[in-house]
Amino acid sequence: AESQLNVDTADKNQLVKPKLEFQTLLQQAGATKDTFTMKEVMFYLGQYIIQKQLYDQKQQHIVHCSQDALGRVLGVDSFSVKEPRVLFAMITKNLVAIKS
Ligand SMILES: COc1nc(N(C)C)ncc1-n1nc2c(c1C(C)C)[C@H](c1ccc(C#N)cc1)N(c1cc(Cl)c[nH]c1=O)C2=O
Repeated sequence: AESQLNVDTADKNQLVKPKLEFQTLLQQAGATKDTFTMKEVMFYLGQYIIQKQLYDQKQQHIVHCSQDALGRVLGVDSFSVKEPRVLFAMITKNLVAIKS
């Protein structure tokens, strides 16, 4: 069964299924499947951010996403890549844990 609440980001083997809009975003970054490890989710999101140059030219740890689907999906206008807990909290809201 699928359960949203316990997406354990620390569990390397945990497979997650992105919700629809998030899945579309990962596909734009090159993803070709619909279940991922957290490491893969972060990789594709990272590619998305770099490809669309959503980072601040001056303070490159800041991502501006208010004018982008990423902002709608994460629910913020901008965030710092240096705040892992904040980042994972936003991302896991868009994922469903797959019970293996
Ligand atoms: C603006 O960011 C950067 N800008 C530059 N320039 C030269 C301009 N170089 C590297 C980064 N960069 N640093 C980190 C990451 C990146 C790229 C891949 C976005 C990744 C990362 C951050 C956020 C999401 C989301 N949504 C996904 C992956 N990341 C990670 C952060 C965490 Cl918490 C877990 N895993 C990660 O890879 C970092 O620390």
